[in-house]
Amino acid sequence: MNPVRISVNLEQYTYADGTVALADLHLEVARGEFTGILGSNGSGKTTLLKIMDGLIKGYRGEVLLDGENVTRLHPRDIYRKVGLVFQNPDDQLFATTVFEDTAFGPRNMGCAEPEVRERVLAALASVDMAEFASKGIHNLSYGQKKRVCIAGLLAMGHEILLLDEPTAGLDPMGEYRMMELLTRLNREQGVTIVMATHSVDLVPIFLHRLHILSRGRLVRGGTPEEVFTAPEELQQVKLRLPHIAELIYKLKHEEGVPFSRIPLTIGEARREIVETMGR
Ligand SMILES: Nc1ncnc2c1ncn2[C@@H]1O[C@H](COP(=O)(O)OP(=O)(O)OP(=O)(O)O)[C@@H](O)[C@H]1O
Repeated sequence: MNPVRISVNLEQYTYADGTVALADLHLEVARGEFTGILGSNGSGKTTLLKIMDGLIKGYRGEVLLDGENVTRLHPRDIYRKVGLVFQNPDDQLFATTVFEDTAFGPRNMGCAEPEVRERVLAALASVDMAEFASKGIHNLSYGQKKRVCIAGLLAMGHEILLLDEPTAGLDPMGEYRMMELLTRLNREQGVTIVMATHSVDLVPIFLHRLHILSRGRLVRGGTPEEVFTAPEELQQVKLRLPHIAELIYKLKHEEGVPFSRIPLTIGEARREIVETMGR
């Protein structure tokens, strides 16, 4: 079992206007895990990521990063370990060129210029943006900007990435490519990833674990197979089964087609159909 990297034990977090954003919330993320926080709008995903990143304080409870309380760590030590990618890249990027923006972190850490260059080029290559190094930020597409945001954090050597809706605003192919990129960073570079999302269709293909958040509380957690078992429960929290699972569920329950289980991905559905037809 991998050691726990992030441990969240929150009694409550309330915004200044009295909104209780999170309550009674406990979760752990292991080293090397690719985890999703799934929830409808306003369920508390962004607030939770900001708490994990040490940006929000003043909650009742504790958040541990590699066993250390986030509120007692120096911001510099938090930012060496954890990086948060905002939902809107325009909230994060500020320099004129891709190179300069990606170089900000390593320079801020005190790296000498040859090392800055090495880190920037390696980070841009990891997100397939190496050939855009000298390009102006304002000339990039939305998806490219999202990749540069991730590169900026990789250039600082972050071992944990927190991403707020990384696929929001991307076309279907862009969504898929973004998830492939994150999978690669997770598998090949060992980056621990926590992403907020409301895309139920992408989750079962890529994520190891997910936690469902509703009105600031965790209502379910586990592997995608464990979580996507009860469509009625998902509906109650304004979510649904992945499309393919929904279709198979309807065939099974409304048409009486004898599927032995509810597949979550197209590949699983194909196998299930072939097996069902063979019976
Ligand atoms: N600065 C703030 N002051 C007061 N209330 C806030 C603030 N930021 C968020 N909230 C409220 O806290 C709750 C959780 O918001 P949060 O942004 O964490 O949800 P979310 O799941 O990320 O939503 P979305 O999917 O729409 O981005 C919501 O009710 C929201 O209105």
